[in-house]
Amino acid sequence: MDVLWLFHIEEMAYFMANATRENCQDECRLSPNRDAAEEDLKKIGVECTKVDFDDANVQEDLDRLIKKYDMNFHDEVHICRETMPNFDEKLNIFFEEHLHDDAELRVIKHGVGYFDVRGKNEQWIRIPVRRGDFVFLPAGIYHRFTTDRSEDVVALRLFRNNPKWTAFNRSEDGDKQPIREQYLKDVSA
Ligand SMILES: CSCCC(=O)C(=O)O
Ligand SMILES: [Fe+2]
Repeated sequence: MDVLWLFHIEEMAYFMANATRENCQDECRLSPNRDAAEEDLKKIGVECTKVDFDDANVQEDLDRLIKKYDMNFHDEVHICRETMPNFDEKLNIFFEEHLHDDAELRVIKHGVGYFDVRGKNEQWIRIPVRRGDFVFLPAGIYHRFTTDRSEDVVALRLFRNNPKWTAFNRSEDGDKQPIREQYLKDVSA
């Protein structure tokens, strides 16, 4: 079965209302709601697709993604209170606006979460993700993540070479990273 190249995932991404650490696990939609078109994601280098974990051939689809994005390592992270030490602190770290100097590729195996990405003109776009959703965030994009209120997400993390998870927070040193300048050039081209 082919990877379903749907740029819009099961639940459309949307432009967000302001979110705080207290309400961020709710949907945080604008009123009236304003969906984000696939073009809004494409413009900032974000790609979304889906795999079907209930399909016997899902590994072929995952291998295709690994090859397409030239990833050679993956691990699995379970974000939940029971198994993640310092859960609240980790969730705060994930929800702190940050960038990486590597691309961030995640495939959700279980649960519901939200990837928030900075759109053009700095608006936040929320990408709801659930089982089977794949998200590619380019190196240098400001983003954040949270689970929904169930606080139970299992995600495959795809990496090029050894798993490196270094976040540069916007409030600290994100803008100083060379990758940030490169990203801004890439998306303005
Ligand atoms: C779903 S994995 C947690 C989010 C994350 O790895 C990140 O934002 O860097
Ligand atoms: Fe991240």
